[in-house]
Amino acid sequence: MSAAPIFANNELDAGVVEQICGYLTEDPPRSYFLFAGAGSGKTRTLVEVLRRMTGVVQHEKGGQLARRLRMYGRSIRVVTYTKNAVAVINGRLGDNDLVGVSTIHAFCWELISGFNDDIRAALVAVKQAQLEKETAEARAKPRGITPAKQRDLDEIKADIEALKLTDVFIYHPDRETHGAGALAHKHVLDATAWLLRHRSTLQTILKDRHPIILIDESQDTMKGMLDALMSFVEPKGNGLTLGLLGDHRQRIYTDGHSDLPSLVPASWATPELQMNHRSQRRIVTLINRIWEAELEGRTQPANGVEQHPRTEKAGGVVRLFVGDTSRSPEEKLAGERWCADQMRQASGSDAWSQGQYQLLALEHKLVATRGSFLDAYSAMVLIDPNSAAPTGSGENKGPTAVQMLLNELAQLEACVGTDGVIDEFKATEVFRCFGRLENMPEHYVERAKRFEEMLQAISAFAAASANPGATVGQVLTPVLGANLFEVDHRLSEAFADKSPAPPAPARGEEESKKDRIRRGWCALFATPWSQLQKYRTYLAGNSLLATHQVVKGSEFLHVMVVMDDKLAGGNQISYDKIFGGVQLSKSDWENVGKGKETTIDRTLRLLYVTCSRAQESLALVLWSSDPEAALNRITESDWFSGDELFVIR
Ligand SMILES: Nc1ncnc2c1ncn2[C@@H]1O[C@H](COP(=O)(O)OP(=O)(O)OP(=O)(O)O)[C@@H](O)[C@H]1O
Repeated sequence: MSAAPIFANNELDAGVVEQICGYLTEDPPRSYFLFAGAGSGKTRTLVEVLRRMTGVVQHEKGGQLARRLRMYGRSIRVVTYTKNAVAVINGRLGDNDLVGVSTIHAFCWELISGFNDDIRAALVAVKQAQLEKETAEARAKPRGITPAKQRDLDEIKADIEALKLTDVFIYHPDRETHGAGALAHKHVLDATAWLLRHRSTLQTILKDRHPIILIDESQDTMKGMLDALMSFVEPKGNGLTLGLLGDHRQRIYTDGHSDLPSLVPASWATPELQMNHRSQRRIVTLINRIWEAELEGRTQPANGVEQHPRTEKAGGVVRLFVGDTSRSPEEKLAGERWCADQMRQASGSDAWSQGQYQLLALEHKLVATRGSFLDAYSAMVLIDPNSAAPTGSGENKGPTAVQMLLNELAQLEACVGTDGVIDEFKATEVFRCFGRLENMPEHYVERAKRFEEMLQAISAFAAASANPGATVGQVLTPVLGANLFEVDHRLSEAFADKSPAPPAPARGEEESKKDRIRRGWCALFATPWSQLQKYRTYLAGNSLLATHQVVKGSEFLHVMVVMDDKLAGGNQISYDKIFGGVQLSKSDWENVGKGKETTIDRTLRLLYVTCSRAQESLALVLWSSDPEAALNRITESDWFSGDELFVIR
């Protein structure tokens, strides 16, 4: 018997690749925005289009385009969100000199590197605009420019002066860059966006090299860059064609546009992928319901297509568990184990009893608490809030000023055996690798003295790091004392400063950046050393507890989403508001009145992303401040049936 009738509905999107090939080969070509929902196979679609446009798969007009590209030495540029995505696309595409795939950071740096005068002008202009904006905002406040704010503004002015004195800018898209002229990832994007808008030669170079640019995860792509690129494609036939792929329902970073679909010009094509190839029917139905929900406090439109599961994926298990958020962390952990057991019974899968399910706890503070590295994480947030947590691009390695702690000392620690004995061969390798053997004294007596000093410091480091009660400060003492590694001046200055931590600001009180950072250093030096290793694992995205970084583009057979606002940190996200355990706040209503994005909007998208990672079974665990109210609201909604709801006792 033929299988065709059973799978007939799986072919809903069969024509989309050809549609897109049509847009790109029209004369003049047409830009497009592809609505590609969760699990819709957008990478596959992208790769199939690229194969046709570069002559790998036979396609009449694609072949002509490939010949033109080759004749003028041009290529199609694909911009992705992570290095991992670059590898996936390159792997599926194989050797193809007509396509260049890179992250947005690498793409931008390729365009501007070496143009030092332009980079300087761009960064000064960007900082100047920031200074003017922040000054105007502070002046508009009832208390005007406070001394703390003035210090921040002075810092921006000092940054501008430093930029003016910088001759050469250096950067590497794959890692943090240090030293004179080093640029942060964000600055490279800012500078490129500014230059594309203000330097017509750069626009010409861009079009000449890459007449077609396809951007994956466009909902999270930095808006400045996207705006700059979108402004060049009009009018049609201008020499640049854009293809934006994305799912605005899955926007989880604040860099992107809040409602990209509404910004897409009417002249663009808007193809859609309607299938969800990843999840069982029950999960697809749930994510459709979540996105359509008419919730109080929602301002984002419910635009986008309803998804269809594959016909053979007709099952799936979903459960919602509600517990009291005032329970202790230990009780919550026990509660979550009970939920896993319920999931095992409902799904019949032993994965739930063997810990082989993915726990998604997206709030960084919740991950830090469950992972026992909250002190380390909180200190890093104070030192540099923008780099303390991993980002979706996978580029984040923690605050620059603490890199020695996270890299050199981690490697040195790995040379110490469980018995406390140092593997000298391995330790020498570490010092060699960080260039610490290059400037040893030439005279043998001096040299022996230095070796002895280093050995003593390493022994003291080994003893301190093996002590379970040791703090970061205690472990650092011998390292800094013997100058074992090159140290960021901010770290050594903070360590030498023995003044006490400034008091934390009272609620509503403004704190200067300097005080905040000082509090961070004091907290870090007092943090148990053992937490740093866990923090490092988390930054690298290798934690069992997933972060945003893991979630982007990932899929797992069984997923447990833990929602606990108490540990969410900040008021950006509130699951309890979505599920009815907490009422909307005054500022939520003000945002609704102004049509601005609300907590409900952000949380709904996060919920959408997490739920859509699950293939077979999905457990949602809500720790609510009013479980009864939440349960009533959930029962009224059509998200779950009665037998899918459980109370955690
Ligand atoms: N046409 C298809 N037929 C069968 N399976 C497919 C098809 N396209 C994708 N898949 C499978 O469906 C799953 C989801 O695909 P993929 O991860 O590419 O989706 P996506 O659009 O990138 O999703 P998300 O945005 O949610 O990360 C994968 O397991 C993939 O192998």
